[in-house]
Amino acid sequence: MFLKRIVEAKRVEVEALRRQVEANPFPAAKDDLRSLAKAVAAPGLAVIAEVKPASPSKGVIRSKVDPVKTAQGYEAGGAAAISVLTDEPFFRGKKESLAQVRKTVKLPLLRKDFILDPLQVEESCYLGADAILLIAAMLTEQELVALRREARAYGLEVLIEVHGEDELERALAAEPDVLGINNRNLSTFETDLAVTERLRPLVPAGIPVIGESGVASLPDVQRLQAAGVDGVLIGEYLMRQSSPRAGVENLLAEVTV
Ligand SMILES: O=P(O)(O)OC[C@@H](O)[C@@H](O)c1c[nH]c2ccccc12
Repeated sequence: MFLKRIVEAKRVEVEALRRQVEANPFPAAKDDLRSLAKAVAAPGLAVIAEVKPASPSKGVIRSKVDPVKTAQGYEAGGAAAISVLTDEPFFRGKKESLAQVRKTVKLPLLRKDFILDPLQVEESCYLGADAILLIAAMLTEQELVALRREARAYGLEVLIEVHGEDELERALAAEPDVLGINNRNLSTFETDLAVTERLRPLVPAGIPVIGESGVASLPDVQRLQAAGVDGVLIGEYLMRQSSPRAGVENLLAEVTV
């Protein structure tokens, strides 16, 4: 199964990182957090625009991606936050992309990767993330709680992503800053916006909620908005637009406040 393969690869990656950090510890942490939760909860629909060069299901989405220019375009177009894929083997992302985007973009930054070890949380802080993704499908409740606690220690917010009722229960136990409902099934790659419609009513009030994945058109955004989400996380659709800025602008022009 795909997620299992990724998790195995990540464990190897983390061990290499551990050796590297033993020799060269991370420098002191930053202290100016920009809140993803606040950006999502603000009035209007929040668009979290993702820098996503490739994916296991679609292959290369856009070649020769300039992450900084892409993120700057998203920001100029009115995105509420930026998500940067940092996984290299499966999504052709780069850790340095996050650090580079951090230097030029003022919006809250989400590190999109497969986080399963506290060391990756520390690394995310050092790379300049404001928030990290935790995927309920690959973590136990204990792991979610432990990674969430680690994030708090580094001043990072957590977005916990769920795809079903049982995962939602685990996610809520870990008190996410933002709850993400992933419309994509990570074993079959199938996307279905009905997942957001089904799970949204089960999330207690007070937690900002976003719908993730599978948004391929303006009507899709409107459908998720009608389901009651505070924001949407969009990757592929925006990466396929010739102008990242116009891509976000056009979506926002169509949504009602
Ligand atoms: O490209 P899309 O269908 O708009 O999806 C964006 C985002 O939701 C997706 O990249 C994603 C959601 N959860 C993830 C976990 C890991 C990697 C990637 C993801």
